[in-house]
Amino acid sequence: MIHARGLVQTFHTGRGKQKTEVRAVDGVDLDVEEGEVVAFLGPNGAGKTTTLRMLVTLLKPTAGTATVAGYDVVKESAQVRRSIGYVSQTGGAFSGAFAGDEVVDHGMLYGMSRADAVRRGQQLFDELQLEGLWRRMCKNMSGGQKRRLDIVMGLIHDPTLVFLDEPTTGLDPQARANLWGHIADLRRERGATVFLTTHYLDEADALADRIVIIDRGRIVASDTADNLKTQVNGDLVDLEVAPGQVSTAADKLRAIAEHVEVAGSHVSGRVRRAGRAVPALLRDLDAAGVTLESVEVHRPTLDDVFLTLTGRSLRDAEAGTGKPEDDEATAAERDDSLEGAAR
Ligand SMILES: Nc1ncnc2c1ncn2[C@@H]1O[C@H](COP(=O)(O)OP(=O)(O)OP(=O)(O)O)[C@@H](O)[C@H]1O
Repeated sequence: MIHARGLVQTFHTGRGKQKTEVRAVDGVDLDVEEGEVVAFLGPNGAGKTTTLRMLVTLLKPTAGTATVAGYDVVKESAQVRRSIGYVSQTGGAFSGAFAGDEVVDHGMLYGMSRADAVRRGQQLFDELQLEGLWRRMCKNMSGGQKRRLDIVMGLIHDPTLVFLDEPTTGLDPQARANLWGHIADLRRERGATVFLTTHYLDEADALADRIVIIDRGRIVASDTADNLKTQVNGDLVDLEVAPGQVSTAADKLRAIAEHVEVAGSHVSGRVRRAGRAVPALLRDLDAAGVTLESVEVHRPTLDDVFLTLTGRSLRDAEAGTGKPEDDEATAAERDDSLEGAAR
């Protein structure tokens, strides 16, 4: 359904001596098969949106090739556009028009009859909890309602290949869960292929058959969430101990763990197969007279995967709320703060 080879996108910013080249996407290969739900995960500024915009024909690749639904994104862009649904990060419908009219116009752009567009649009309004808002002006809708309206517009013509750019950013937890259900239905009921970008690790984990991780314009991993997690070196064991016993506990943990760290009264480290190692550790600590306040064992998360692969944390990026398209300064600043925080 989606096949990309060596996709590159460079942007030029600044003037004169300040002129710099940003290699936003730096040789991306991608294969998404029919019926797959693939999450494209990465921190702010990693190149997710730029890759997506090349695939949906809004941006011509600087180098490389891609076919989407069997059509070349450069030579057959009209056919690509007809074959897909696309929900951009910023959305489109913010006008003084009625929400329902925007949706119907959008459906008719794709060749639907007015009656079909009204019927399908009203059905999607119900499914995405926009009941009663058909005759509300778009500009008077809340942020979450606008986001759901964007999604109605992306799905109005029943595409079997859907690109969603951070679909749940700005939605409250209930609306997010509802949209997850809807995305799962798209595949289950209609066999749709879904390619979505996200900062949310739990979203990628819950929804996707496969997770593709991008960092600094390059793909650093592509696998199921489970397989990715097995790449991380063991489970995290976190001990909380009584004051004055931190260094003894750290010594004991070091005997079986890697990357042992101390923070306040907590001592943590990575242990292979913690379920087997922890009972002996507890006996050891007891024998050394260490009083334990608590013990926690955490299975690896996708954040750990990202950290293992890149040496940096994804967690800061999770708090991101998206950025306006073409806002280079914002993305560049976020890049800096992400790296700063991870150091
Ligand atoms: N129009 C543009 N002009 C200049 N630089 C750009 C432009 N669009 C994106 N960039 C830069 O390209 C890099 C990748 O941006 P992109 O928006 O693809 O990242 P992203 O992974 O989607 O990030 P986010 O999660 O914040 O949306 C960033 O460094 C960004 O500043």
